[in-house]
Amino acid sequence: MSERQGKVAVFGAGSWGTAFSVILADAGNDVTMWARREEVATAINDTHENPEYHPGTELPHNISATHDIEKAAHGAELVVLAAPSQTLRKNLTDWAPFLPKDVPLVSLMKGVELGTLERMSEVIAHVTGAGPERIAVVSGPNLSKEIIRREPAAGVVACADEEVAKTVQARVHSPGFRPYTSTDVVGCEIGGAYKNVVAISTGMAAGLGFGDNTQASLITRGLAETARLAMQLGANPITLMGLAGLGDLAATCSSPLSRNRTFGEKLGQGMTTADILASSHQVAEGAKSSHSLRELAAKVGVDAPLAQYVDDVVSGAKTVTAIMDEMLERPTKAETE
Ligand SMILES: NC(=O)c1ccc[n+]([C@@H]2O[C@H](COP(=O)([O-])OP(=O)(O)OC[C@H]3O[C@@H](n4cnc5c(N)ncnc54)[C@H](O)[C@@H]3O)[C@@H](O)[C@H]2O)c1
Ligand SMILES: O=P(O)(O)OC[C@H](O)CO
Repeated sequence: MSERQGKVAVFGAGSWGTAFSVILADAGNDVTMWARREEVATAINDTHENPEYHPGTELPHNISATHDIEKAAHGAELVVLAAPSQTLRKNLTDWAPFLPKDVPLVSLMKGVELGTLERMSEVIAHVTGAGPERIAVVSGPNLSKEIIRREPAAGVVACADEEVAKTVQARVHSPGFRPYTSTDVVGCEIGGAYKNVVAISTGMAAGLGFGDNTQASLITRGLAETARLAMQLGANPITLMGLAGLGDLAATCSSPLSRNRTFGEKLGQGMTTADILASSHQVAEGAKSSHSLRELAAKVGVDAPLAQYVDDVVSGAKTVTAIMDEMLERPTKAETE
């Protein structure tokens, strides 16, 4: 473990909230996790294990958990948010009155809200009133099951205020996790949300029995689509070549551990969205963000065929085979257009 640091509150005790707490604990922070269900908090305190999300993994003893919002937030020097993107606004409305007013708020979410089409940092700003200098985003190729096994990985800490990004970087730099800083919050958030949609598409191709050429083509065109939207929203294109773009795409689109890729694979094998959702309680963000990203792209005048196709299959409007044919039949154009 690294040199001792102060208290960090992590709101959300699911797959990523728990694995990220291990990074924080290994970096020397005293971590208090807030769990939605009291029995999860009790299990973490009594057994040093999160039996639901990471059974069999012993958590460091400088992690504790509570179901009490006030207790979780009290005295925290850093607040980390790890809820599903589509429930964040409701969750945060409950948490906000108890959060310390002057500490960084760190978003771990990778999604865009349905309806408002807001990125997670925008939702955080609107619900808490925090300015951009207090809101940081952590993103990158970080599959929770590998992170919790302490397999080496890197990520990006993005904040409009570089000094705050550096502060958060120092608190999450553990023996297994190497964080880089960035001031490109938009690029990191769009990269993180879009890679889930692209992973669903590569999963669909795999589910149909197509191999690496098909999947690499989808990943590459998915990256082009991600970059088009992110740049239109003001992102630096170099961010999309980095850990929060290409890095996360490579991990998520190829890993059997990815919930989004697995979701797509099941669609490709003929399962319906309703059946897949009923078979897992864990979040596959791309299922919802395909729709919000499609709408966001339309709103700012960006062509986003992959988000459209994935959304059409997820909603049941089209079949996987139909969209694969449609993708190939689109009018041809220059690669860099
Ligand atoms: N799991 C990963 O490997 C990973 C890595 C990086 C980023 N992320 C991102 O982190 C965010 C959280 O993902 P996760 O993997 O922890 O998800 P998860 O499904 O494993 O856990 C979600 C957590 O949110 C809680 N929650 C609070 N309110 C909820 C509600 N109304 N409905 C459902 N759950 C509710 C759940 O109890 C649970 O603790 C997502 O945006 C995801 O894309 C995940
Ligand atoms: O399991 P997924 O598909 O939600 O992906 C998890 C992480 O975002 C990978 O970086």
